[in-house]
Amino acid sequence: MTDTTQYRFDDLRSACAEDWRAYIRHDFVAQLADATLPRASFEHYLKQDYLFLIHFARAFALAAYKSRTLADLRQAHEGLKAIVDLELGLHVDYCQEWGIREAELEALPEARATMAYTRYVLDTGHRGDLLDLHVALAPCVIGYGEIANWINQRPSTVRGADNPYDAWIAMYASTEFQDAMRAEQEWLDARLAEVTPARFQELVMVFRDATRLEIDFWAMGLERRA
Ligand SMILES: Cc1ncc(CN)c(N)n1
Repeated sequence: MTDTTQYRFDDLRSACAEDWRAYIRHDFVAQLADATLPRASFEHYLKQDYLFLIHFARAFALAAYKSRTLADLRQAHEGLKAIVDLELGLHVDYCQEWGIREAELEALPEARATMAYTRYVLDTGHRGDLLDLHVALAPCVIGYGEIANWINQRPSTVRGADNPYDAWIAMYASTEFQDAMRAEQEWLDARLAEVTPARFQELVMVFRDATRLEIDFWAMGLERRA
């Protein structure tokens, strides 16, 4: 008997609905939207996120290395470009506005949550295949786009100059970031349509782990954990 189940990215999200919601609607995100997030928490997050993004760029480079087709190589390249050209560029400029210089960013000690998350994704990519790696990257790429959309539809979100985090929200709501998020989702939809139920369950575990590590990353920022 052949199994005709065709999975999609939405099935991964539904399989981890509770963790996904805890990530997207984390207190860090709600306070950032309401402009009540302590500046010191945001600054701590921002600094660690620089280190995070460097490792995630490496993970997309690993995805390029593991690609067997031009389409897969292009998708990895798009992810790498979105991090290096778009996000990291804006991140460094944004840090400067917050009085954090690039030399300081380069000399930062890594917090444990940063280390745990980034190394988990890289390890998943090394030991698994290209789909494992993209599933481990999905909470990062797709989650932040969804977070920006959630923030933007909340009635209590503080907008413009009254919110010191407005530019951060705008970056993830931007067409460029939303396009990158959609492209990743489409790539995952196409690959997940081909997996067996047993393989899907393995991927759910990877997606859940990565989502939980995103939650820990918010907590690290909020509580300014080293
Ligand atoms: C921890 C984390 N996760 C996701 C993203 C969005 N690329 C980010 N900048 N930082």
